[in-house]
Amino acid sequence: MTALDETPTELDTVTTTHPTSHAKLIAWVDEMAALTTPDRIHWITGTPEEHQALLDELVAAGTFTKLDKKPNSYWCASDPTDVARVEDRTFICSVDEEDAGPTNNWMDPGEMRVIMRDLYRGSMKGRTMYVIPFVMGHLDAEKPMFGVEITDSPYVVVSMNVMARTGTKVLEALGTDADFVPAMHSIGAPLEPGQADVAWPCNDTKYIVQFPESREIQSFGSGYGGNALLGKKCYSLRIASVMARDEGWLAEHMLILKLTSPQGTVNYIAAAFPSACGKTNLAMLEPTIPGWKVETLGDDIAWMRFGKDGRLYATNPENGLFGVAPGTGWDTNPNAMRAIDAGGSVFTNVALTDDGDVWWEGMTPEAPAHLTDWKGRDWTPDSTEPSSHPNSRFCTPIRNCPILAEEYDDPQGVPISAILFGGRRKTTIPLVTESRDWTHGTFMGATLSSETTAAAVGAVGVVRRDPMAMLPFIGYNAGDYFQHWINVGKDADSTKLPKIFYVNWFRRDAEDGSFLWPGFGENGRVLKWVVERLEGTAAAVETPIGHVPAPGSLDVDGLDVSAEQLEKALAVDPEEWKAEVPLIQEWFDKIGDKTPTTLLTELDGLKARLGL
Ligand SMILES: Nc1nc2c(ncn2[C@@H]2O[C@H](COP(=O)(O)OP(=O)(O)OP(=O)(O)O)[C@@H](O)[C@H]2O)c(=O)[nH]1
Ligand SMILES: O=C([O-])CC(=O)C(=O)O
Ligand SMILES: [Mn+2]
Repeated sequence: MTALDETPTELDTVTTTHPTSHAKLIAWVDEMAALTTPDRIHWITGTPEEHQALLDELVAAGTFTKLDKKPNSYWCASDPTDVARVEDRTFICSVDEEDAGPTNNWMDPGEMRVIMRDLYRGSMKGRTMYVIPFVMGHLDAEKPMFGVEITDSPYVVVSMNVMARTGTKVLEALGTDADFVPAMHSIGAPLEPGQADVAWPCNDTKYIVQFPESREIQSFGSGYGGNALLGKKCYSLRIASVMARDEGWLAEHMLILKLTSPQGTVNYIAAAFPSACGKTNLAMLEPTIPGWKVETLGDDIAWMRFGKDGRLYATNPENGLFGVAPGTGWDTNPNAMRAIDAGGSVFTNVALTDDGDVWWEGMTPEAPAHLTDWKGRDWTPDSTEPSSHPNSRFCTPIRNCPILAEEYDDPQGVPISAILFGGRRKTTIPLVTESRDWTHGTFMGATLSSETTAAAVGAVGVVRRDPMAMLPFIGYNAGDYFQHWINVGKDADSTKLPKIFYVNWFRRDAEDGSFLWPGFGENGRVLKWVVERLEGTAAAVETPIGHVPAPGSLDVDGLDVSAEQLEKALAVDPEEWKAEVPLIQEWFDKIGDKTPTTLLTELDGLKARLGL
């Protein structure tokens, strides 16, 4: 049955009664319906009743299992081939190839549109097309950042309802002509009449496409995470980074936290770590040092704009948490555990307990005696594979977070006093380094490196450059992106700019391979040193790579770490850095002519200080 078919169907009735008079939106929805030929169209209103009905449908379809042990929460397993972002299938289709740059896949936008149209043709046959009006950030922001996602996946709808502000209130705010980002998504699994559905329909062919000039998104084939929840990476990072370049702000892969000292001094800190490298954990930190308090504003994305006072203000455009499950436990991240326990969560690709709860590696020190693993098989502690996929996730309303800062509700955001860049490196990168100034901090960010994780399909544990933790998310030429960072600093009052630091919780002992730094709640000690550096009270030593804590300046009171181990965690090893320099050089060579000369000068300075 097609939208243009002669037989009257529910579709015809719905399309003729669009719940909006936004002409551009109506035209786009009609065009997509005619192309994808769904059986039905459902405009998402965002009411709790509608959300519940979708959850019930997902249970009836066998996609969701309702958990007995957590309020209104559900378990779900994806197709084993659709478990993470697909970076090699992600494209920036700028008009000129140079504007996508050397770090993105590119295709001519015209050619890509033909490919996508062919894939979308009839792709929603037998399914419902959902239209989700959403806003990233606050609806009452000065300039609300609207989007509309079209999808044929009810899983995507219930997840978008958690991750963004959705529904009728957004549609009303869109009025008749407000700008929005059209975000088209299809799992690419049409159903023939009488054909039985599977629990996780998807397609082997996958495309995640951004058109930066026209601010459009088209996604096909995957139903998982950042591939399919298009408000997240596609809009709030790839498209928003292009808007930010054009308008003089920053769209970044950063957590935002509020840190209060025992004296009651408040600092807001943003931190960029690559996927599955600790943002959610730091954002919800319970410091081990007495009197220090962390509250959460965001765990994945920060939009930062200058305020009238010249300071850089950050907001979190999201409304939910889409967090890595494995490693999340009562001992590592109790606030995340409390958040997911509060209900309204969807768990994907974790294990099911026999009594109707979820479990994953790292949740409790001891594994249950029996589980159903993420592939639906019996699992015992003797099993050879983990019970949960390493990129299994919980999707939970951010309001469940017990330490959500009240400023989360402020569309103005919070003034950032420090930015941390961090990666997952076994060697070379010390626990914490302070940059000399914004340009040097930009150099640290631009040359950030990290071992790849399960958050993206591909090899895990390979060291790669991941500039500002944005490698898969910069919507334009990385060289221009570095220049944009430098310009942001140049145009600002330097006394009001955040100070930039580089951290590494993941350095290992060369001898036994163990983590040198205990991490998690103990990372509060590093935050304390950062704040004391802002205040000018902590001592630091100058090294070729920046300032590191002077002996005794990092609070290690009560910390169960030997002096020798701490020294190794903080060490700046000239030999390791001499080995790093050619890798940085190679990276800038890859970026090519667009590498800002200021960053090349920074590299020359580093070389000189290392005696190279
Ligand atoms: N050793 C160690 N592991 C950590 C630390 N912080 C986080 N992790 C682990 O790193 C993994 C990913 O952490 P998250 O906080 O979920 O990562 P994220 O940066 O929010 O990831 P995305 O949602 O993919 O962007 C989890 O398995 C954590 O347990 C730390 O301080 N030390
Ligand atoms: O996008 C996703 O699927 C999850 C995420 O936060 C990331 O990979 O950084
Ligand atoms: Mn992320």
